[in-house]
Amino acid sequence: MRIAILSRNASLYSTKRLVEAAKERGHDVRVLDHLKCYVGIEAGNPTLYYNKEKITDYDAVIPRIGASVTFYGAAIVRQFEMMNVFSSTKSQAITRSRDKLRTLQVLSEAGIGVPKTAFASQSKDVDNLISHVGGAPVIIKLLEGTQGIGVVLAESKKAAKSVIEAFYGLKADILIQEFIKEANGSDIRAFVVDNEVVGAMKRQGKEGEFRSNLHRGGEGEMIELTHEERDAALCASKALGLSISGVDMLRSSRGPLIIEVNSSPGLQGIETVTQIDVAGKIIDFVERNKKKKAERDLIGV
Ligand SMILES: Nc1ncnc2c1ncn2[C@@H]1O[C@H](COP(=O)(O)OP(=O)(O)OP(=O)(O)O)[C@@H](O)[C@H]1O
Ligand SMILES: [Mg+2]
Ligand SMILES: [Mg+2]
Repeated sequence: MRIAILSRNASLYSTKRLVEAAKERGHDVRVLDHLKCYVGIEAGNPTLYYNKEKITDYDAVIPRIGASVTFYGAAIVRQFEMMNVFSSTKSQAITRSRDKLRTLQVLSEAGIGVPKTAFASQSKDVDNLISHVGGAPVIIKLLEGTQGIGVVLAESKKAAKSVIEAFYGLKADILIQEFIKEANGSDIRAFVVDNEVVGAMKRQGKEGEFRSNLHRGGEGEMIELTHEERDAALCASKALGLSISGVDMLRSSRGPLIIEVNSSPGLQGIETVTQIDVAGKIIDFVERNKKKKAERDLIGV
């Protein structure tokens, strides 16, 4: 198979591991920086260029789209889809899951547990927003933050009000969310590939830190998920239309609560902690689905 990996940087751990796993399985693989791709649109003839070279004959694309270039990256993935190239992550699912508000809306509609959350644009009624999620302490989150940046814990109502007003002053879109104290500064990352949890880890924030992100100094350990947690991860991934995802959840006194679903989850943390060949599982999934797609194309459905 000819596989394109969309990634800004070929030397990133996740990109390197996907290239390695694809080569091990005998595929012809190339890393394309999506920001160097451009799209040609005319009736019935979608085209894609990489620098000046026309992109043709790829069987599959694996998007690794970072949070800062979601819009552009998703447009490039959409063009591959229009050119009938199998994408391991659908462009629509990338945009849907990148927005934390939209994610929570989709999850709550599907009946999946999420922390109580409020969203309002430049509301003057900050008191009501805070009471809606059960009062202080509350979590305040930027809609498109990543690596724990843009997630704030406000211990008191007074602190919450001033942080919310500061974000509104900067015209930032924010969520106000119930603080899940029982999680004790930890969260769970379940890595889903093709409707199966292929690995899971618990991440614990460093002393005095409520954010468990590895980028914020958190540490991961391998864990077994409960049935309920496994089901929540699989349902969340499905509800968002993702075949490959990193589902983040908190262990609360009322069961697992999902806080976000990542469409380009990093491989370094999960592979190091679990020693599982997640990259290999992704390539195996692409192989299976490319085959299914070819069969469907042949019979015209
Ligand atoms: N409602 C909450 N209650 C308690 N802790 C929370 C809550 N929301 C987030 N956290 C903690 O803060 C961390 C960062 O939050 P979140 O995952 O929403 O942000 P992020 O910046 O998108 O992170 P990522 O890099 O995983 O995309 C979580 O991993 C969790 O440990
Ligand atoms: Mg995130
Ligand atoms: Mg997270």
